[in-house]
Amino acid sequence: MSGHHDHSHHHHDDGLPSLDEIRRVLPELPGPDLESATAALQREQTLLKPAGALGRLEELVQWLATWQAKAPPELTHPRIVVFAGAHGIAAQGVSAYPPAVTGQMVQAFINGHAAINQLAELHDADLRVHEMDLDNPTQDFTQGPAMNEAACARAAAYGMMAVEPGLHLLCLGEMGIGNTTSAAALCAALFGGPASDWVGPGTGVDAEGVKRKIAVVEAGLAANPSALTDPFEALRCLGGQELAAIMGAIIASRLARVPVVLDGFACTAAAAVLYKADPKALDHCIVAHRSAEPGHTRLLAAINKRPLFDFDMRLGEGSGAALAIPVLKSALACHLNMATFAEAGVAQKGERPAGAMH
Ligand SMILES: Cc1cc2ncn([C@H]3O[C@H](COP(=O)(O)O)[C@@H](O)[C@H]3O)c2cc1C
Ligand SMILES: O=C(O)c1cccnc1
Repeated sequence: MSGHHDHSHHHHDDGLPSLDEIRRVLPELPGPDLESATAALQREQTLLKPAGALGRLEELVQWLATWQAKAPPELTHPRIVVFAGAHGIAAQGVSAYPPAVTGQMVQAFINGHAAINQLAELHDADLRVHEMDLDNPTQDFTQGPAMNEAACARAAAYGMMAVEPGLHLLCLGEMGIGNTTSAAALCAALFGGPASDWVGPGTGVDAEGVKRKIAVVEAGLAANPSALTDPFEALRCLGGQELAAIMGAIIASRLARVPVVLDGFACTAAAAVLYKADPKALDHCIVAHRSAEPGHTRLLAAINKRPLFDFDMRLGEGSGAALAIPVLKSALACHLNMATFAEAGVAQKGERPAGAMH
């Protein structure tokens, strides 16, 4: 699974939704399919195990059924999408790695060399890498908005196009040197608190680097006062193309009935834009893991999500999200293939032992 790859050509296209149109679609997003949820729950309750004994695996099957609107749910067509974007602030020395690594990693994804390639192949997921105009990074947000309205809307629309009905699951990831600084600024704008609450080492900057990142986030907030007025404005001013694309992909997934798995700090920060606009907008999303990036814990609390696991990973590129695939497949295999108590001829809870005295 070496990664399909294409370029987003940034010509103007009037058919693309504007940020205002994205704002307006949120209240109209489809809700949970309770009929499928109930059907999956009813089967779960007949299966050969003490009630609730598969814990969160049971919850995950309910979640798949609810948001696929299908009982039983399916998981033979999972997709992993990695969006890559270039950040103006990467020139400020906020990453342990040079900005050129973003494009070099896109090439590595195409060549099958990255961690996400191994996970996609192992778990039979369709991996797609979408490079977003790396020759034209966003503006340095310490000087003003990272993107204009059209560029941000275009990136969001591009993300929406990465999703199609019939997918059973979408795992989201990102690549963009400097994007933990962008994500931290986005979180500070969305949820408040000092920059130091949201900034961490990212790819591994030292204490001086963390200080530099904090100063960049503070300067970004000062240079973009409108970012505090509206979540989409925060995304436009402080985000990046890959983060806007993730947001778009999450909306399109809801419309296409595709459950979504979010990856680490940067990916969750992009999703948090939608949460801030409408707390129900992420109900079809789970967060795979708790990233080692310290701001992720605070961010998960802010959007009220409990990750599936905590493996001290801090990679991005969808690697944490991809690890949720075998967990979800395990949950579904039990749900689909276990016998019921009746089929297995096993006595139910509280059933009187055969031949017991009255
Ligand atoms: C080789 C390599 C592979 C990666 N895969 C994901 N990231 C991760 O690191 C970047 C964010 O960290 P920062 O804000 O410190 O630049 C993103 O591109 C993210 O996906 C990588 C980074 C590197 C160096
Ligand atoms: O959690 C993440 O998404 C993350 C952490 C460090 C570097 N890049 C991404």
